[in-house]
Amino acid sequence: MDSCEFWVPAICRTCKIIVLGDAGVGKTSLSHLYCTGRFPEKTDSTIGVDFREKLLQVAGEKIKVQLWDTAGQERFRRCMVQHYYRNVHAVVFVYDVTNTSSFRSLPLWMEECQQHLLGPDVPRVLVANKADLVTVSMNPTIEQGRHLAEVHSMPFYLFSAKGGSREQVDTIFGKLVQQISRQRGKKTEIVRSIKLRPKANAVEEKKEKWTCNC
Ligand SMILES: Nc1nc2c(ncn2[C@@H]2O[C@H](COP(=O)(O)OP(=O)(O)OP(=O)(O)O)[C@@H](O)[C@H]2O)c(=O)[nH]1
Repeated sequence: MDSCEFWVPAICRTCKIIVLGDAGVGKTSLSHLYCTGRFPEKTDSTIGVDFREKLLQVAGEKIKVQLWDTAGQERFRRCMVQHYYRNVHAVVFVYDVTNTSSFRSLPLWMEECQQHLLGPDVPRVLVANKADLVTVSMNPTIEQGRHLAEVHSMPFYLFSAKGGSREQVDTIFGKLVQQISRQRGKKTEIVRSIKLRPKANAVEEKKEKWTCNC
């Protein structure tokens, strides 16, 4: 397991983010860049899953971002697929702008998410990777990617894990983590209001008991 930080505070929430896409699109390179700040010179095909972690501070809260870098090749995924999708907080879809077939696979990755009960409320982003290898204006899969992202209401990032900066990759994951935090905040508020309601009723009941009917 790669880890960019070694100190883990006692109270720390975890965000599990899975990175999905065809083999060779750059999932390992992207998650490596995010966690270590550098593009890996050499990567092997992921077998099953690789984990990487990074500690963040968001709105005063310590968050452990746990990246699940999944295998793109079907034969390396089969045994692990159930584990990927357990307790997922967000999804990063990746395709390679030099490889149209990796773009055409995106609906299948989305379908797999649905099959594992990841609803549209789970934050997601689309990364069009390897931008360093194409001329943007001449690449149709970039516009198609933008459109697909719009249809599914997710942010779109044209990126290069090879040529992109640490700040750029921090923005991609940072925004996702902020979205997860906001959702968690909303859920906590709802739970709090549900918990408070019976107490409010109890006060009303008490009042009624002391009301004199004469
Ligand atoms: N030029 C360029 N090459 C890249 C970029 N990102 C990844 N690569 C290269 O693409 C190849 C595959 O990258 P990986 O990160 O291993 O791809 P993956 O999606 O994790 O592949 P699997 O583990 O097999 O699913 C490697 O040779 C990387 O160096 C990029 O932005 N630009």
